[in-house]
Amino acid sequence: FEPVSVGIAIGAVSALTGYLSYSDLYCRFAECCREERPLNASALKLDLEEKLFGQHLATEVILKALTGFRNNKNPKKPLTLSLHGWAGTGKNFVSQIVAENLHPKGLKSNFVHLFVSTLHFPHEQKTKLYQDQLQKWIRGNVSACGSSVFIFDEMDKLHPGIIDAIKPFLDYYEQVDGISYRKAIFIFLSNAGGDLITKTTLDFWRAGRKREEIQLKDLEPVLSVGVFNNKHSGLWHSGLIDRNLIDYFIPFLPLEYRHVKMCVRAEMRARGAAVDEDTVTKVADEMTFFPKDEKIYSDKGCKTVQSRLDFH
Ligand SMILES: Nc1ncnc2c1ncn2[C@@H]1O[C@H](COP(=O)(O)OP(=O)(O)OP(=O)(O)O)[C@@H](O)[C@H]1O
Repeated sequence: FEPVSVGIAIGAVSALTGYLSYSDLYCRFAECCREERPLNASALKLDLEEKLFGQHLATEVILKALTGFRNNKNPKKPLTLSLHGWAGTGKNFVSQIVAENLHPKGLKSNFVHLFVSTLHFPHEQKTKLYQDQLQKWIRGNVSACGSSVFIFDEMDKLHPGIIDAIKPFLDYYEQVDGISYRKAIFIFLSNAGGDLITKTTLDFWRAGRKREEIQLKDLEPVLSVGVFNNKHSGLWHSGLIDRNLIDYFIPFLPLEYRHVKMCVRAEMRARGAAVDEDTVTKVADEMTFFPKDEKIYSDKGCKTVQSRLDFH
């Protein structure tokens, strides 16, 4: 061995390990993007199966979509999910679970961004401005962290056209102005299509079939066409649908009485209280259910469960 080169090699190795441990140490205290960190699919599965009630389709599709996407070292486009369903059925809740499984700080992470239509884009006459801001914002954040997550809540209240501003980022480009968007995740949340989902779910119920028998193919095509043709979906005549840039339309089924009860129990546990079945029944009985005759589905899903529990 030549002493000089051995010395250089040792120096290089120690510099490298020094760097590695420094970056590890740094990431322990500050948040790091860690684009290459594999998704813990079993943790996500467990989270969805234990926490999300009555949504077999959403559980299945989200798990499949995310594991497939994150296991792919070279995705051709960012992952785009469009979540649809009645109020209080778990769309925001799932986004939170997904966010936490991708970036441990969840919605508080610097790499997870939530846009709420009525809050961030309230004025129709400012559409152009919002489009510019949105593009800048997304460009800036993806250049800081390729695996950024963007959640758009209340898509049905978004003025038509705004969302098309992000079309170039969702497309199959290797790079746009030197930035690759292919590892980013976009999640749209909307009540649009909730009526179509309810109708199908009710048809199954009336036919005496189990809700778990509903398959994605019973709903996804209706949903994408329905949303495209709905002026108040945020995706009305949107290029995102036209160009097939939305990877999955994910239906959230209306929740039944038994699911509301499960939500009450979960909330009690989360508060560290023992589950008291009398209170569970009382809270569930206070909720209102539709359709008028059968009264099967909760009007507000599980949405007001937490506040109602405060009264008991
Ligand atoms: N399917 C579900 N399983 C478990 N908990 C649920 C479910 N749906 C709703 N919840 C509970 O109810 C709360 C409100 O639901 P969430 O905000 O996710 O509804 P949403 O579908 O986003 O409604 P909206 O369309 O009105 O925004 C959640 O924080 C969660 O605690």
